[in-house]
Amino acid sequence: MILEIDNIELNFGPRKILFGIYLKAKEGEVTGILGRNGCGKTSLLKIIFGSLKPKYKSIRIDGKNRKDRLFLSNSIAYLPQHQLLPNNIKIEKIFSLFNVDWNRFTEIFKSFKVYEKYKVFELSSGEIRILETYLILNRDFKIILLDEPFSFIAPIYVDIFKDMILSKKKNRITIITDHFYNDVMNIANTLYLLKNGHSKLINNIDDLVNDGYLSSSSQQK
Ligand SMILES: Nc1ncnc2c1ncn2[C@@H]1O[C@H](COP(=O)(O)OP(=O)(O)OP(=O)(O)O)[C@@H](O)[C@H]1O
Repeated sequence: MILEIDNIELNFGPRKILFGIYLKAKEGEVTGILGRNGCGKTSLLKIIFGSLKPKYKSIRIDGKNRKDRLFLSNSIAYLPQHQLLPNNIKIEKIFSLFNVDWNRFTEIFKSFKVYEKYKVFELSSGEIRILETYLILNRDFKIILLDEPFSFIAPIYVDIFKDMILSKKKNRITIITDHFYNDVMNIANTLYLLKNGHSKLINNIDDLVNDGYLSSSSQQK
């Protein structure tokens, strides 16, 4: 399966946010999107998901134009930047609603065992983020959109999720954006930079410096 998106025009009032996008994401691969704050990464994911309607867009799956909102097709999952889970629901209930195995989860995230009967609001924001990311990655969707999965969690969990994304990428399209660019670059087969409303294919870290996403000092670290 191949997802392509182009011909987007997204404006908020007089502000032109996206107008020169071409993105191609393939099944079995991880597609990364980088860009400065406010360049339109979240907006682009929402347009793909179908929850944000731009003035124009063209989304194709295997060359076929998709005018419907993809989330209605039940084949796409989106981890938003902000909290996905409602606060007043029990953790055990969420796992049963998502049809995801609690025991397998706690084999990996052992410290969560005590939370089975807790409600979401009783966890820290980072712990909620871990739950949400795990739930999205462990359901059977053909397209997975991840908006900043690494930004609020400890490095050890970032590594666990990077491994999980790679181990599950075979039969799905995975699109990820995060400001932890090294982690995104580690796992991405294809990388785009969003800048001035346009997307640009990135080949190496030098491109990110030349395009003003990284300073030359961060390149040397
Ligand atoms: N609902 C909205 N109404 C008006 N402007 C908006 C709206 N949503 C986003 N914007 C503007 O669109 C621009 C792109 O926002 P978006 O959230 O897509 O950026 P981003 O690249 O994901 O940023 P960040 O890395 O900071 O999360 C921002 O400048 C923002 O102010």
